Amino acid sequence: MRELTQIRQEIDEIDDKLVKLFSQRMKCSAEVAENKRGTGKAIYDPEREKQKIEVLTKGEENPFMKKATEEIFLQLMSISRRYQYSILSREDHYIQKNFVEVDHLDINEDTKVVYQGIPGAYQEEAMVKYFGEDVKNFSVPEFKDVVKTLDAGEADYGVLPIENTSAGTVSGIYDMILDYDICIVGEETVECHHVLAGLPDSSLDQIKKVYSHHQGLLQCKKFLDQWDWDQVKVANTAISAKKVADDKDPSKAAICSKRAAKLYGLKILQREVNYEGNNTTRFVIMSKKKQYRTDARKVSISFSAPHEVGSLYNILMHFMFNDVNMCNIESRPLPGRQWEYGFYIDVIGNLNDPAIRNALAGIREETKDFKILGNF
Ligand SMILES: O=C(O)C(=O)C[C@]1(C(=O)O)C=C[C@@H](O)C=C1
Repeated sequence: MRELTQIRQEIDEIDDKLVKLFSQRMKCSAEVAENKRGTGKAIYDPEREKQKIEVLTKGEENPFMKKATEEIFLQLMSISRRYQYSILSREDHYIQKNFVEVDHLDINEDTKVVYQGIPGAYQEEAMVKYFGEDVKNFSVPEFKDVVKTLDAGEADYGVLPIENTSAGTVSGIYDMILDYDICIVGEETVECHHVLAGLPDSSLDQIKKVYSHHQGLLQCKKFLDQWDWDQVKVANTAISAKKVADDKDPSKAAICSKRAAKLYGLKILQREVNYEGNNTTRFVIMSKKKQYRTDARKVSISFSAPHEVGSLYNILMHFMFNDVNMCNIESRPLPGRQWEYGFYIDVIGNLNDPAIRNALAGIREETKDFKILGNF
């Protein structure tokens, strides 16, 4: 048996050759990029990669080595692609064509904002926090109406809840944003301290039915589990407060904000009924104008990935390779494509940053249905 130092010496010599060959291969890759610049051919050529793997692994009988060779060459070609994106993305005008960079959003005395619900809704609170008390605004009954209103050009900005610290993603919002040509231009958070509110002459022991938005009921599950009350979902927490006030039935209560309880003349039967102390909802500010602020710090994208081994891993490598930090990932079932998923990802960065542009250029080419949802 050879001594360890002797074996390591041979490994060192092999590695030395590998590094030189790798560098030579990457120079060829750069040349391919120049060639593709001329011909307009896509950087990613899955057919060529498949053929290469077949040829390189054909003579290998050992299953471990066969798989390992496949893995190493897939990695090599993935690095080669990213190198080509870094060369060509400088000339990629996709972001300039689709988005306008602005110092600040256009918000003035004529700006009109739409939110879902009725006065007293957390969406209204988010709107006031973002745009100020005096902004012109109106409300619509459903979340979908916010998106439709923006698309029709009837408002400049719209406010939608996107996720909550205790109940997670607000379902369906991402899908709605995708269906329309609008983008996220800002975000706001509101601490949701829910109360249980009833008529002024009601008390906890009289309650039989409780109304709230689906998220409100979820966020107060631990409290509600202690009682045998019927739980009824309505479109909005403020609508639940209004309903209890309108119905004038002391056996009914609403889970809503303190602000909504006060607005509709209800008595607070119990404070802080949400189970997480700092229960916070994140709202997105939507606009039809495709714009991003120079100081925006979060980019949101969506895409669908092919149903293949390692496809999501390969896509996420674009972030790692460009030193881009990912801060959120969501997956949603693709309509009509059973067990296939679309992904929504937030990363830290700005669309004017070369690292972000590089990463997005690669992901755009290697995924389906790619969309930049916004930079905010
Ligand atoms: O042959 C090409 O078209 C290349 O861009 C080179 C290369 C490789 O590194 O082998 C890289 C990316 C393609 O997906 C296929 C192959």
